[in-house]
Amino acid sequence: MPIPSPAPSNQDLIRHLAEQALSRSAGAPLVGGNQVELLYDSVENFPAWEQAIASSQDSVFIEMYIFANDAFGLRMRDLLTERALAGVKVCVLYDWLGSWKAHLGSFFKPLLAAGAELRAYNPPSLTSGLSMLGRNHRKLIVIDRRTVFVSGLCISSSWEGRPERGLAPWRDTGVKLCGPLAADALAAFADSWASCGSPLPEAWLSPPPEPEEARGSVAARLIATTPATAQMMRLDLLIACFARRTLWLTDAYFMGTSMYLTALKQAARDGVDVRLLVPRSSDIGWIATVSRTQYRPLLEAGVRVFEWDGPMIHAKTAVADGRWARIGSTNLNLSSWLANRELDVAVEDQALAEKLAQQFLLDLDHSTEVILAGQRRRPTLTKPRPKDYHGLLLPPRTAAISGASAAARQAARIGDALGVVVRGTRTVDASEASAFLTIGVALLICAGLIAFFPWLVAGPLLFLLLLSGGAIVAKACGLYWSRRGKKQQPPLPRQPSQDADKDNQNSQLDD
Ligand SMILES: O=P(O)(O)OC[C@H](O)CO
Repeated sequence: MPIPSPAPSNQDLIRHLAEQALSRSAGAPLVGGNQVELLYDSVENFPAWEQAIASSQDSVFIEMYIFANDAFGLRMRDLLTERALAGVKVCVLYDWLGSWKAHLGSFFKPLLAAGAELRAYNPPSLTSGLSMLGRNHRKLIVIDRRTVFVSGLCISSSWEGRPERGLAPWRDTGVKLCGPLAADALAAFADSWASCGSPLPEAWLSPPPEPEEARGSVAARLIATTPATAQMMRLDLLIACFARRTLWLTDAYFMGTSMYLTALKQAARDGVDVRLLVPRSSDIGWIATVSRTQYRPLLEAGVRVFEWDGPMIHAKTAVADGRWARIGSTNLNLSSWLANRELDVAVEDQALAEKLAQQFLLDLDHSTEVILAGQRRRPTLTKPRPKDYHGLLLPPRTAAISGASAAARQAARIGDALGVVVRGTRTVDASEASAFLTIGVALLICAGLIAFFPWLVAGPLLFLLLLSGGAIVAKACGLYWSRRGKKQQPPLPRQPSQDADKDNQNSQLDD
């Protein structure tokens, strides 16, 4: 279906509605006047972080999924210790699960001894129930309340590769930003910090007056999601609807929901050049396998899928129409969209988006395209033909490529296979026999395990139910207790400013 162009008289209204939809979906306003610089890989991000921390005079606030006990982790810890000793306020919020090795060892002791404040996000507890699945997945560093780093990189040497073994560094993307958006970053950090203890004192909550040289011209939003707000999912879906020419996605752990897959497929069917770049050999192997089960329907709809040739691509970026770009921590999966605290910068700036688009094209030169092979329409891997990627328009469909591949064997979706067998959702090609056999045998093995070792399933389920039930009962008891306490206190005189909404809420809760 060709995309119609709006009449000139309607363009202002449409622009206004688009801006409204973007702001409401993201839950974040567009803020102009920023400086935003793209930083690639550990080779650009890590020295920029270290340099900024080394020159900090006022404060260093860090919110980080992984703070690893390794060479780079030690370098950062020692640098932070040195700044804390020099009187800089250092606050580090790390995720308990992501940083458990550092947390359980004596890694942070020198930093604490130097006067820094440290908090672990969501450590395991008997009352956490299923909320323990929600992690603080942000990668945020705020220096002197005015220079901000947002990225997909954590504090870990994993991103530096293993030169001694010839392993290249991980591919990843971050930004350094200065300007009015620093206030939003500070607020995002303060919110996470307060979720784990007492809030930051008021004096630290606003940036100092901005020097003239910190102002720029980039309009951007800082999208700081918390569990269940789904703002980034809403925005990702909206961008898939808004893209008119190109939508180029890079993702480390792609496991799109059917809603998102449908959005990508619809965009591709509308003639949008949709490309997805994911790792071939992921550090979390099973996620790459699940990603592959989603290729086939995407490919059939015209989405182009590429696998990174290097050890790992960990970036989480999107660029649409060479005008809109997002960089940050959100992976295209349910864990990021619904369960975690995530942080992304969505930029509405042609120059910056074009730079990110150019980088995407360079990345494709180090990737292999997965295509459907001819009549058999079986996903196979093929090296990209570089010329294909340097225009914005979709090249014509490539001819059949023969030969089996690892990706091909794993490309039938489990859900799809069940749909085919149980509901007859689509016709099946003979080339899919081996994939169907693998899925069927795996399910039969699971059935056998459950039949002969039921505790394998019942044990973890029982544990989760006990945790969740216990947490909910504890919460209910707490509520009853506080209600009893309130009833025993004499009522306070009413303030005229108390609004009706609040009264309604209270009476509903009391019921
Ligand atoms: O969860 P991510 O996207 O920060 O990735 C972290 C990886 O698990 C590092 O091994």
